[in-house]
Amino acid sequence: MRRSIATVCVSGTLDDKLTAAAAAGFDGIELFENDLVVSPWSPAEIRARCADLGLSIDLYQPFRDFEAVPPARLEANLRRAAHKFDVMAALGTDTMLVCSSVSPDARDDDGLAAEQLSRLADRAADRGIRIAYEALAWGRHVSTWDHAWRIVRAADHPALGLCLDSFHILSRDVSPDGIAAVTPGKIFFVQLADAPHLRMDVLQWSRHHRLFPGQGAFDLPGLITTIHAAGYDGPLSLEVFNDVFRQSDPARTAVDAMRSLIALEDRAGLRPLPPAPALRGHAFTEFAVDGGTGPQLREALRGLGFAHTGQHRTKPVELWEQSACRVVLNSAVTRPGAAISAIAVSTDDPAAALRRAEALRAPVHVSAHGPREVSLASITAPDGTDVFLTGPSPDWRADFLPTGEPAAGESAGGLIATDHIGLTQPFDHFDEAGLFYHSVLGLDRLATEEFAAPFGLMRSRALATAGREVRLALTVALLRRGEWAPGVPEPQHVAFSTPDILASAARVPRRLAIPDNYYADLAARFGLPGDVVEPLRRHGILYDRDAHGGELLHFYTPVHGGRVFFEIVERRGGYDACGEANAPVRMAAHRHLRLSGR
Ligand SMILES: O=C(O)c1ccc(O)c(O)c1
Ligand SMILES: [Mg+2]
Repeated sequence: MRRSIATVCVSGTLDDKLTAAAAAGFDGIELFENDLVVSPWSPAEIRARCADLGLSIDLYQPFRDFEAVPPARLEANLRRAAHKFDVMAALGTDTMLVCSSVSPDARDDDGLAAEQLSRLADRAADRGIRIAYEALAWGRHVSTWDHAWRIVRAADHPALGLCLDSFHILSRDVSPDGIAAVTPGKIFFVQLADAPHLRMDVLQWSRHHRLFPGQGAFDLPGLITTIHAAGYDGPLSLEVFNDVFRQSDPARTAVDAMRSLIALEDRAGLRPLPPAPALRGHAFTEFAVDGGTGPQLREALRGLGFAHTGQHRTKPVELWEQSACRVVLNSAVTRPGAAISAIAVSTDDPAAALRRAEALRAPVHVSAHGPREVSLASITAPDGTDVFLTGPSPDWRADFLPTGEPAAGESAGGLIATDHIGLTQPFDHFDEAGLFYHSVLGLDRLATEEFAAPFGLMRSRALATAGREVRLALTVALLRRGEWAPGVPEPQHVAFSTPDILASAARVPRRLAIPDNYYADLAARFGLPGDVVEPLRRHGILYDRDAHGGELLHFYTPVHGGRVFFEIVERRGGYDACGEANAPVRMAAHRHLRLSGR
């Protein structure tokens, strides 16, 4: 199936949009009238530019408020359409989208709508053009796909068919199942958009909050399968109205769009990808450090019980270990302050994982390495983090010469493994990042939480493997960061697991202090007795309990090197989240610490 994208999906002038669509590998576009109207190019020049770029113009849209008008108005509407047919002839495109009328003049009369659309289709057919009729979810009288289909079927004109738009279909309560029974050949065009579940006016929802497939909550693979069953083999075209995408780099947005479509085709069984890698666990987390932040992180790691076990053969890179917890400090990567520069996950077949990443248009790099060194490939995530894939052999640790310092073995209060990694996301790329980790690494999306933090509302989305060997927690501000917020980025973090949080807290000297108010509230909220709360308070341990009785006990370190902190967690009884409920407490405590200059 051909892959198309509506010009409305991306930012910029028409030239920016076409260049981005072509570079991302789309076969065609839907040309929005606005983009044509503001373009200095004539329709013939647009046609030539698209041809140069290898793009077809698959649809011209939208033509509004046509059908079911009082008969006296019909001629004017047909004249209006004739102008568009001229433009379409010059563009070399043969399908025009007519969306259901929103005009107060439209009558609630299916017979009249069918008759007038049939007249329009007559005129279109004379010019070799087809009319694709789309039910807008907020259409005045026609707002569901099945209503549009009844009208198209009644009109029974070869040049009149349906445009199915997943947003208008799945935002309504009408089942899409009947689409499978639409007469073959009568679906002229298919537009795809995802969206989060929101309870709001459907027009606002559609015009501001659409997302690329896989970024929202709609069952698009199911819908595609149904549409496929009706024999549709035309383009799958993304039509996403989104406030953020409208102002982001179009080249990047177009790649995100392409990735979403490739992942959707895979999930719908149309074009299978190499399977998602089975991830075995976190192999290591790499921090970029410099002369100022390196010593701070070393001291912090020592305080947590890590040992500096290895030194890279050729690079200024240190390996720090404790049981299966591994941290790499890299002085060769330059980033402002300390920051997580890479995460590494282990898998049995890194090469297969990279093939999937490449198929999903993810940037894959094979890092420069010395003659006796292990070649590790990485994929750059939308947030700039490099994701390394390590295999069972050769072991990447062979690149490190032992320092002679023994790795701390298991002992009371010792840390066991990496539990999760918290990656703060740039505002413009949150949904892109979610889709990236979901599709490229095959992580499942867990719950999305929102919480009120000191400097604004935050959203957090956890992703994890089915067996929870790898977990990521992505967070972002709900609105672009306010001017009043501190001029430092939200810190990122690594959480390590312990089987005994009290013993771990007793061993870790620098823990984040948590206010007494928190513990008074905790006791009340969860009905915890004093002898349970008191040790938590004494050690600065936070607590959360889920609906199934699973519990999380966790504490934090201060922020180190301006940009990172650590968290120690003990999960009990199958607690599956990442303690998001306590994030505001943590953020306020970090703020107090910063203000007090410690
Ligand atoms: O928001 C709109 O008006 C609009 C226009 C054309 C479409 O195809 C659509 O889905 C929505
Ligand atoms: Mg549409």
